[in-house]
Amino acid sequence: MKKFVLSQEDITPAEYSIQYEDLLNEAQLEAVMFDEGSALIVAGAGTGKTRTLVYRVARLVESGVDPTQILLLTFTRRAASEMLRRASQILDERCQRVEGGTFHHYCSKILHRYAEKIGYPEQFTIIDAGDAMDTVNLVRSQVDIPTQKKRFPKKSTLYNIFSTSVNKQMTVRDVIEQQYPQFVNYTETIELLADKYAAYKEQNFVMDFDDLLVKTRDLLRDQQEVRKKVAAQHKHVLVDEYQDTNALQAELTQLFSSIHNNVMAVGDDAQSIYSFRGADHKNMMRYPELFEDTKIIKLEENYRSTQRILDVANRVLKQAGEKFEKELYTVKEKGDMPGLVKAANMNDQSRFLTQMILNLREQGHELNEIACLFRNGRDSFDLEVMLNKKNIPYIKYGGQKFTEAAHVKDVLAHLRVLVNPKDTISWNRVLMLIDGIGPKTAEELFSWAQTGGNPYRPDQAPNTSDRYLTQLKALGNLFSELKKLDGSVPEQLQTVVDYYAKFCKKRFDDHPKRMKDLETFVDISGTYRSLEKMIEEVALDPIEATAIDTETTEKDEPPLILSTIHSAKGLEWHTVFLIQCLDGILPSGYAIDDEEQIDEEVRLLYVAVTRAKEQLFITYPALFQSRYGDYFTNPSRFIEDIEKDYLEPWLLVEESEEEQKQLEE
Ligand SMILES: Nc1ncnc2c1ncn2[C@@H]1O[C@H](COP(=O)(O)OP(=O)(O)OP(=O)(O)O)[C@@H](O)[C@H]1O
Repeated sequence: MKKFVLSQEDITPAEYSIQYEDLLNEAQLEAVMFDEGSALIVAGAGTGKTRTLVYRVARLVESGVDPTQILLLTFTRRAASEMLRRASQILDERCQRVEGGTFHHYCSKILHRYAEKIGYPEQFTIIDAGDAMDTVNLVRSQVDIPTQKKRFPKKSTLYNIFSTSVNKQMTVRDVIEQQYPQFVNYTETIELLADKYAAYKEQNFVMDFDDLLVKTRDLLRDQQEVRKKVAAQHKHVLVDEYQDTNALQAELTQLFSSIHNNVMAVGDDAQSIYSFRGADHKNMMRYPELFEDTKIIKLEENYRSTQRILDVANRVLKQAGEKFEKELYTVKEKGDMPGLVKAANMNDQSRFLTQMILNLREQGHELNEIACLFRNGRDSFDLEVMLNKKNIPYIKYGGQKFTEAAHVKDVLAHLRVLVNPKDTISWNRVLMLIDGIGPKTAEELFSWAQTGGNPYRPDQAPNTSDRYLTQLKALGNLFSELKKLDGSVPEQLQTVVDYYAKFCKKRFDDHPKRMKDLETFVDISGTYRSLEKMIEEVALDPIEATAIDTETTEKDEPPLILSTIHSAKGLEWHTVFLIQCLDGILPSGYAIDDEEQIDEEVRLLYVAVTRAKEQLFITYPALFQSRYGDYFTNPSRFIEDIEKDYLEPWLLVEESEEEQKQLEE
């Protein structure tokens, strides 16, 4: 057969179909046109980071780079798909073929491909943080815990210690000494548990999120031929939200780009708010040391907010310690003065918000152009009651994820054991739903299955009590049914949901709502290609509760946005209300004694403020009511020092008092 080598269809800048010069400012254009090598885009809030990356993808594709040879790493899967969708809109469908996703997704893909190189089967199980904590609990139950006066750390604390040790590349002992000194007497037991947790995962072919990063790093660092193959797959590596990466991710970025050194990272050190997950904003400062001849490009012109909002943002940022110096500016008009609203109590704060929101709606603003932001999910409870009373539709981001709710985990557990019969945690969930089966019986059944018994016929196990034999038969029948349906995710899911209905009814008072959720889950599961894919996807990228709520609410009006500040990352609204802006909440009471933590709280406030385009209100109640009692509060220390010229004080006055005053006058 004859071979004809097609040469690359490179086009010159003169032939570009997109008018980049007209659509981008000078610094953005420089980043988009950056040729080869390493670049760091240090960008302030609202300066067009996302826009720049979208145009860079389009420009690379338009210049003739094969889209599959571009790797775009983002903070969430949704962010990658959104950027590629936008790039496709401005150029063409080729941009959809760019490899986009999170570090965890990409690492998982590599590990599946090279599983045998690290002694794993291709189908290993990925566990989310909740499952990881349950696994820690399981190994904890197999170890004698010395009795001491001080209680032993909880499963979540243990998991956090292990995870910090991996992400910050510290020993478990150092993490305890530096961050959990109260548990220092338990150091040896905790170290033993860390080893046992690691051994459990190896034996059962399970990986937690940290393993995905560590094992990929080890694989690429230690096996040169794999590294070369992986790095040769892409010619350009783009990393978004670099300020929220950790040292391991920095090392991975280096390995991914080790052949070509074409890497562009984009980030705003002032928006680094994920240190509790191991992110290190200093990663940005270290970038130029890690990548040779880095070109630093700064984006400072803000296109989102009015100058008055930026004045507040700049004043907030001045209070943070180590940072790349930048001062946000805009050519937009000055705009309305941001307001600082003191309410007598939480109820008045909610009244103010609902009345302002209704006014804005009256003025023609859609509700989804307005956001109420807060530090913690619970900070909006009072407001939610008032919104329900006033029939104002809203959607809340940042609460519990849909796929982390107990009923969804129960259903998923049945499918997970089908895919990986060694998944102890899921077996426990499945078996313990059954009346009369407790941890001991579950363990016996599991051991029987691991030593030759058929896990999918648990009714065949010896010595099963009559109390639950019929139920075990029903479980066995469920598995036979599921195997017959292999290939259709919605049908398999529906079969488990039907089986689960009676347990749901018994376990939860609000079972009708939960069953409705599960039905919606069945509806949206058609998008997954296989059961294995679905299980992995929901572990890596938990479905937001809001995705389900939006499916189930039939309101025709786009809802108001309620969101934690963390979940507001990357978004923007016409009007932003930042509520409960109190000392002890923002900054959190836990951060007050730690300078680095305080800095992170400043950055959180900065993220919140910079989400607003036209109007910003910061509100707080003077009296804080909780179940432990009522007490007077102080507004956040970060806003106390901002002069009145930048943040105008608002006073809330009762209508009756105002009328009285007018009468007197
Ligand atoms: N050159 C430009 N011309 C016009 N509008 C722009 C330009 N650059 C950015 N914008 C607009 O400014 C807003 C902010 O841009 P973008 O969301 O890309 O910023 P960002 O840096 O990712 O923000 P953040 O980090 O704060 O989330 C968007 O509405 C975007 O369309």
